[in-house]
Amino acid sequence: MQAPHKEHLYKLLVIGDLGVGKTSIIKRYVHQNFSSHYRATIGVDFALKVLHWDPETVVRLQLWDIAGQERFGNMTRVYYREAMGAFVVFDVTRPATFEAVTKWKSDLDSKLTLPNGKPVSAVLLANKCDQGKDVLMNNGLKMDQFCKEHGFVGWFETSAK
Ligand SMILES: Nc1nc2c(ncn2[C@@H]2O[C@H](COP(=O)(O)OP(=O)(O)OP(=O)(O)O)[C@@H](O)[C@H]2O)c(=O)[nH]1
Repeated sequence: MQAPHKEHLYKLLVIGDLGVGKTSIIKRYVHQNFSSHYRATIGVDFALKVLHWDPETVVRLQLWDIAGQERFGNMTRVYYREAMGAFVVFDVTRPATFEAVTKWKSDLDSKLTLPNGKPVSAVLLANKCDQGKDVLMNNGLKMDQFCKEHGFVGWFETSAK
C-alpha cells in the first residue's frame, strides 16, 4: 500500500464540569470501551485518534481531556493554546452542569481565538442520554436556539456507555 501523501494534525479540546463524562466519551471514541468507575482527571489527559480519511490522507485528532476542576484554576489558558475546536460537555441528569456550559464557553472564547481572529468552533454534547432524563432533550428547538445564542455550531445527544 502506498504511504499517504497528506497528514493533518488537529488539537481538539474536551471541556465541561466535573464528572460529565469527558474522559468516558474520549475512551469510547478512541478505545471503544466504557468503565462506570469514576476517577477524576487531574489537570489534563491526552488521547490520539487516527482517521484514515481517504487513501491519501491521514487525520490525527489530538484530544485534550481537561479536568472539570480546571474551570476554577488558571491553567486553561495554557491548555487551550492552538486548539482548532472544542467539545463542551454537560450531563443531562444534572442541570447545574448545563448552566456551567456558558461559563466554559466564555472561558474558552476569552482565552483563545483562531489566527483569523474568529472564535474556535465549539460543539455542545448532552451526555449520559442513556439515563432517560431527557428533560432538556425533549426540547430540540430550545437547544438549537441556545446554540445560536451562545455561538455553538451544533449539539448532539451522546452516551459513552
Ligand atoms: N450512564 C452513563 N454514565 C456515564 C456516561 N459517561 C460517563 N459516565 C460516568 O460518569 C462518571 C464520570 O465520568 P468521567 O468520564 O470520568 O467524567 P469527566 O467529565 O472526565 O470528569 P472529570 O475528570 O472530573 O472532569 C463515571 O462514573 C462514568 O462511568 C454516560 O454516557 N452514561
